[in-house]
Amino acid sequence: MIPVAEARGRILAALSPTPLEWVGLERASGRVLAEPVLARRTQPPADMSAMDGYAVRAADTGNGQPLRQIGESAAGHGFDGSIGPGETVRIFTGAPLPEGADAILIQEDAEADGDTIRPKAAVAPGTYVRPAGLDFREGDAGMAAGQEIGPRNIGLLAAMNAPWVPVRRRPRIALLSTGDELVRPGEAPGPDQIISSNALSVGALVAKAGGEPVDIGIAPDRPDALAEAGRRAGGCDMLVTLGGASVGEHDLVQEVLGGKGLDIDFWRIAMRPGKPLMFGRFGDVPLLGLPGNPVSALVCGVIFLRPAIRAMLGAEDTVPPLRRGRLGRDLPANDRREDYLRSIAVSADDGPPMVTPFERQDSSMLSVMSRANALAVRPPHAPAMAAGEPIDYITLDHLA
Ligand SMILES: Nc1nc2c(c(=O)[nH]1)N[C@H]1C(S)=C(S)[C@@H](COP(=O)(O)OP(=O)(O)OC[C@H]3O[C@@H](n4cnc5c(N)ncnc54)[C@H](O)[C@@H]3O)O[C@H]1N2
Ligand code: MOO
Repeated sequence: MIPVAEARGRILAALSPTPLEWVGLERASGRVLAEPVLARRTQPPADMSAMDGYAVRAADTGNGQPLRQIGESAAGHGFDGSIGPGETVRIFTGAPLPEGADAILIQEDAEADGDTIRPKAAVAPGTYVRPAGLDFREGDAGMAAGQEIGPRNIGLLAAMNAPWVPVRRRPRIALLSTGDELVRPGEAPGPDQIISSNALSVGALVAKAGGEPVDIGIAPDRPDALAEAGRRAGGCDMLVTLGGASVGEHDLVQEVLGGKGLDIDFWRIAMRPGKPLMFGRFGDVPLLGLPGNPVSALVCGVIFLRPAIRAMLGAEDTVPPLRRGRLGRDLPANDRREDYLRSIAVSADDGPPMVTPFERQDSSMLSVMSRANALAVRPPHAPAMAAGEPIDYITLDHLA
């Protein structure tokens, strides 16, 4: 049994980024940049007004003299001439500052009588002016390779006039469920059968991580069926098998695919849940064998598959960060497997979040998994702990 960190390191080291493709910005949210995006223009392109009012020479506003309005500058329609001493131009938010003006007198601070504008206050040079290039200049780096496009930054790319952006192709992740006991949701299970849920939950995780889940079906526990199903993963970036990873006579993944081109890197890790995790290659395709227990499959999805997808995307974030919380209940000493306890983390005013593991940690219990928002992490051989002691945890918010 190898440690979790070593297993993940070996998986990530074996993967390469997916090819670059260009997407239009309207479809780019959630994608990861393969190359930096540089501004193709300067923003604002000229000095602009930040308010509705009058473009003035600041020096003309403190002397009690009225100004003469000689024109108008609106957003998209600038004033053509320039402003001389004692002159002003009516201006609106987002309009270019006319030549000669150096400040904006907001209309609340002016009295207008026809073309005669009386400033009620003196303004300093630069008041309410957004200088050219305030936001960015042509050639500035807008976003770096590895960053994910989303609501925070997609508007910046648009403003930089980058209508197409280079992103990594979404990794295609083939999901192969295994087991005679499985039927699809909506089908009528026989007396000893259950509904297959892993391809859906792990598929949803794949999509959230930026990959494209490809459900290649359920293989019954027959060697020929499994070998045949494995071939359907051709063209995918990774084959994820669900179940059949353990040691029983019906756990066939290694045995069957072993004779058909499966090259195992490692099998079995010091982790709970997730002991029978397997990694290798099936022909050209990296193969990740997740345990069949539904919670084990999903937890291993968080710890290994999501990082693998982020690595193939060249994303900045691969490994889920460990956070520090306070334990909400007493725990017994841990054994030699690193433990990932389904928990509820609640933020607290008086310190780190309170992280309370559920009492039932059976790896078949989807009802518990669905309520958890965190995994409390305990190293191998951790001593017994009392409520209130510090505990590391991983948030599951990215699955929400
Ligand atoms: N003698 C031993 N038995 C087991 C060991 C062991 O070390 N020695 N390890 C246990 C651990 S830990 C796990 S985890 C499981 C993993 O076994 P497999 O990966 O071979 O998974 P299966 O046996 O195929 O299934 C386990 C369990 O999960 C259910 N399952 C499978 N696929 C799905 C699906 N798509 N949707 C919903 N549920 C699924 C399946 O019916 C079983 O109940 O092995 C332990 N045994
Ligand atoms: O590792 Mo198993 O995943 O403990 O149930």
